[in-house]
Amino acid sequence: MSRKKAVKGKGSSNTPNSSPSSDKEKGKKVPTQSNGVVHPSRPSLSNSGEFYDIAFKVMLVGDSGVGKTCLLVRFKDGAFLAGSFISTVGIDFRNKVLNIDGVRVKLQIWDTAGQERFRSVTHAYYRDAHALLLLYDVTNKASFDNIQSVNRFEILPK
Ligand SMILES: Nc1nc2c(ncn2[C@@H]2O[C@H](COP(=O)(O)OP(=O)(O)OP(=O)(O)O)[C@@H](O)[C@H]2O)c(=O)[nH]1
Repeated sequence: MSRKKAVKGKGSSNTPNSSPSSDKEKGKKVPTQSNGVVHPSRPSLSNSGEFYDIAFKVMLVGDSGVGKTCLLVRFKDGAFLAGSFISTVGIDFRNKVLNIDGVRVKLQIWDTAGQERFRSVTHAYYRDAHALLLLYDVTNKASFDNIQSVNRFEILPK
């Protein structure tokens, strides 16, 4: 069975309009704290049909082939994507709702393409993220060294 990463960037898992900004576009009032965390006064419904109380945007960042997609699929679905490696095109995301101490936390996890040619696209998504996971391959020192290219100047507004 082949993996279908080629459709990434076109909302393969959920539609992109489930991004936090889309609620504003629809005119829905979503209270936002000063740190940007979406925290509805009553539960909201995610695209997957699950209610959540609070939402965070998380980015997976790192060189191509370090395992970003595999980590996300493992976390979301509990499966490991073995076999042929098909590089991510652009960017994709998946939602997962966790129950933490009675609070339903929606993690919107963005899987970025590690290839250099997509860098300008993926960097545009960093700014309103609540967390960046910097990934590297423990068998590839260069992938660790390259993490330094994700510096605060790319994340903070200019
Ligand atoms: N041995 C081993 N292989 C892994 C692991 N994680 C991922 N792989 C393999 O590494 C290759 C690349 O994994 P991906 O998750 O597609 O890498 P990626 O970082 O998303 O790559 P891009 O989409 O190009 O940015 C695949 O062939 C995986 O099967 C791991 O923990 N151990």
